[in-house]
Amino acid sequence: MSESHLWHAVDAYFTAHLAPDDEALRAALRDSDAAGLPQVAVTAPQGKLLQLLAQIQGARTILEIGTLGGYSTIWLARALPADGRLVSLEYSPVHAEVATRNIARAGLDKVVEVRVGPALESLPHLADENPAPFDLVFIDADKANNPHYLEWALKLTSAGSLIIIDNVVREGRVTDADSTAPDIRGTRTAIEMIGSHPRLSGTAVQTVGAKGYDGFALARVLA
Ligand SMILES: C[S@@+](CC[C@H](N)C(=O)[O-])C[C@H]1O[C@@H](n2cnc3c(N)ncnc32)[C@H](O)[C@@H]1O
Repeated sequence: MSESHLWHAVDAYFTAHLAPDDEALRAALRDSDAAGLPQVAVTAPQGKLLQLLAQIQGARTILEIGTLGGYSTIWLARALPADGRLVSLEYSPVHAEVATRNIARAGLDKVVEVRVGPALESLPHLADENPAPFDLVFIDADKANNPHYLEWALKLTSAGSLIIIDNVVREGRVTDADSTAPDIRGTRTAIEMIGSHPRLSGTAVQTVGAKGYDGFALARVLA
């Protein structure tokens, strides 16, 4: 069995026993595919990890940057209490429309708000509303802007909040200090910001699975 087949098989086994999907999650992926959205949502075990982290965090408010079809949004929003709030920022009106339908079908439209536009334009508007600090921020959009998203996450959180950045390994390309690729530069800057920022304590973990070889960074806001 090739490495990639093995990763798929293990993910399928973990999914069946630990992160079983339901009709709302299946339909979210089905409709995202039917609308031609890229197949870059988190896997079910990763979605379950996000949900567990939000639960461990006791999250009441979540900010997501990069909605796609709302698959990770559904996993995260299910960790929230009935009066919780999740704001998800999405550049593409088509992705946002698909996500909004998927989120409504999952019965989460009272908790989740999808805002359309470039996140770097939506974030200042959000900050102007003086929202309660977000307990968890999930950054999963255009990787070149990861350092800016991390800066905004720091403005919109408080001590004890958790910040997660997805896809920080880029099949190992993150080690290439000479790379001029915007996603690598953005990811490296974000990793190095986490490492040196006085308000952050973080780590990063490499992963393999149905979506290949990648990883995520996790940072706790200290003050
Ligand atoms: C990797 S996908 C998100 C996957 C989603 N979090 C999930 O796991 O189900 C990245 C999304 O970020 C969106 N995006 C890209 N650039 C953006 C920007 N500048 N502002 C907001 N969203 C952006 C893309 O349109 C895409 O839908």
